[in-house]
Amino acid sequence: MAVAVQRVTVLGAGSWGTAFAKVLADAGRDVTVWARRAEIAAEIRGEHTNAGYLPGVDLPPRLTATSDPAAALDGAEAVVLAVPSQSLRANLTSWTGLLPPSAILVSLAKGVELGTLKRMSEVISEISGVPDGGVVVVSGPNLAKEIAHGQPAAAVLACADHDRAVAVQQASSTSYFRPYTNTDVVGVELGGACKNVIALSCGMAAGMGFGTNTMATLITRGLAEMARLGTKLGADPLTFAGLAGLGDLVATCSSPLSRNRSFGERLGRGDTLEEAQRAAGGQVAEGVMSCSSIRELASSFGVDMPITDAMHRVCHEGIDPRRVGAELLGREQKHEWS
Ligand SMILES: NC(=O)C1=CN([C@@H]2O[C@H](COP(=O)(O)OP(=O)(O)OC[C@H]3O[C@@H](n4cnc5c(N)ncnc54)[C@H](O)[C@@H]3O)[C@@H](O)[C@H]2O)C=CC1
Ligand SMILES: O=C(CO)COP(=O)(O)O
Repeated sequence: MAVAVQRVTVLGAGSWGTAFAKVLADAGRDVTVWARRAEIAAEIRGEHTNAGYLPGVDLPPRLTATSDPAAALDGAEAVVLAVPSQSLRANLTSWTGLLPPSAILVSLAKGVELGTLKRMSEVISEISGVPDGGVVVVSGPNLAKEIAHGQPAAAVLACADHDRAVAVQQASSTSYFRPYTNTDVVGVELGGACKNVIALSCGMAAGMGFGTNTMATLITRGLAEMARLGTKLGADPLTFAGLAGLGDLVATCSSPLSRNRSFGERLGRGDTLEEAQRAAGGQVAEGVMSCSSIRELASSFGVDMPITDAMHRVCHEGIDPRRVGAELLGREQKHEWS
């Protein structure tokens, strides 16, 4: 039976960490956010805002914050990891001695680690000792700013241990946020990581002036390549038709709020990687790193991911987006599902 979770700690006070903390507080939970910067913790505590990440959003007064991880984690029944994927290992390693042993660990991060090629829940399991599949993974069409404004959305909570997923489902259900459970951790996590790369490609296409047919083509063929990788790694193909696959692809690939899409748009307009990074103002566009790790993961399993490969070539080999676009269209002709 699922345990009731009342006291939740969210580690990371960026866009999604803060918005998800608001969801939990709106669902009646006692939530403490850990912010890397003391001034952000003070702003959340004192003004009930986090204006740098979520302008115009009032946070519930029951949501509190600190920049001291030990104070944040004291007594937590669930711990939500809300830092960028490539920084998760270093952050979590610094927190390991502080994690309450029975706390349910929840991951918001969407990425595949460079070097190890591990999914985020695998990194968390390795460091925390929680068995593989025991971390609850949150994914779906969840643009932080929309959710922080109380706009309706659904999400998936994936965990091999159904009771843990249900505990987090109960702790995060509100009138505007509807989480579903799922046991396909591999599929849900890969969907979230891969769609960031496809969103980069859609942004790039928009930046080059292309329209809806091009977007729809990239979304659909992006879905095909992420499902190909996922099924090879043991995911349920149906997951990719759900919120963590198609749902998140549609949201991220079509919204101007997506940082990955916006990043790609700048590259498509001719910005360099450094210029696009400066414009992102320190916020993460996970696809820029994940295109390389996912490409390597796919290649090690003999899976073809041409759009992901193209994004790696633009971001890390300096190839012109127009050239990779032409190359994608000029690939060997084949059956849609081969
Ligand atoms: N923003 C969104 O709409 C959504 C984001 N996500 C995922 O959630 C994860 C967290 O994303 P956001 O909260 O949006 O990120 P963000 O860039 O807005 O905030 C990141 C937070 O982590 C902290 N941090 C700790 N160590 C860091 C480091 N080494 N480098 C950079 N920041 C560090 C930052 O201070 C900040 O509080 C990402 O994996 C992202 O893909 C998932 C769904 C929605
Ligand atoms: O994951 C997201 C929406 O589900 C957020 O996408 P971005 O990181 O591109 O803003």
